[in-house]
Amino acid sequence: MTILVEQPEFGVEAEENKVPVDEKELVLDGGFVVPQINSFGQTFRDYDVESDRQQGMENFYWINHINQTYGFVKKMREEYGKLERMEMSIWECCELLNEVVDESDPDLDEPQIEHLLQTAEAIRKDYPNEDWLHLSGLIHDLGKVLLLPSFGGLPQWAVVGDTYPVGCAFDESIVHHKYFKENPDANDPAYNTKYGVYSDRCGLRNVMMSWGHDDYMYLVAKENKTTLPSAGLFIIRYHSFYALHKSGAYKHLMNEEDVENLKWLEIFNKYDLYSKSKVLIDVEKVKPYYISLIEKYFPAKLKW
Ligand SMILES: O[C@H]1[C@H](O)[C@@H](O)[C@H](O)[C@@H](O)[C@H]1O
Ligand SMILES: [Fe+2]
Ligand SMILES: [Fe+2]
Repeated sequence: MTILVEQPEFGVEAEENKVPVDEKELVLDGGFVVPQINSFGQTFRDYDVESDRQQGMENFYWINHINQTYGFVKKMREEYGKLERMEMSIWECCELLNEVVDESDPDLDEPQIEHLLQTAEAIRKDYPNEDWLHLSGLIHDLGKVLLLPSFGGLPQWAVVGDTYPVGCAFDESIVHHKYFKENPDANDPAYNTKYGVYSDRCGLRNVMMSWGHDDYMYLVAKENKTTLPSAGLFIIRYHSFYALHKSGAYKHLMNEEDVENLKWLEIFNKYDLYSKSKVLIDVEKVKPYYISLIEKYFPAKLKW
């Protein structure tokens, strides 16, 4: 990825690009311009700004951090890994997301289908040849159907928000880390050390992540035998793992394949985060393109 104009925190600044701070823009490959503020006029992922939304999100993370334990995740993976709730196509699932709004997200209050298309279309402009990456953008949040009654109507704390490993110490870079104090695992010596139940560079595939839409969609894609490349599956599975891809924590659990895949996740994340906007995509117009990708990488009907 070539970054043409950068803000200081993203890297070294080229001499010729020195412009006043408030006029700087981050432009990604092919021209996607990273906005400075979200549609609420705030910086992205600001969990501390005073507002009603902020109160709701803090509450969200409080409940999330108390309840996501090793035992809980194990139970959910077993239960949802059976994939016996529904049969439908990927596109049918996209349409279901029309009804879903994510309460953990400080930057977006549009229906989730818009977020999927905004992400995928922004990637498509900058990476026209990586069709697997467009499709990964389209489907990365489909696991949020877990909120719907037909999927058990799970509470928001068990579906959305940032994810993190369970079974070892919770890293301080995780949003609202202070609330882990009340998580039973934080007081259990089997789970509260740097490695916990894991070993050095064991590979993220062997690490259990807090339960939510990422891991569920990964299970759906894998069990239904998608032909997406391993980087696509990695993006789906770890896109909410900000402690890893933004803060660089938990690197001691990664193997070489994870290191390679992380490069794509870092690219993906910019589009996932910064494409959230009030300018909506015309669903019918782009639908034929995405249907063709779905046909290429997935069976017509999937088990969910
Ligand atoms: O609030 C958001 C949202 O739920 C996203 O889908 C998820 O990927 C993020 O990590 C999370 O913080
Ligand atoms: Fe997500
Ligand atoms: Fe997303």
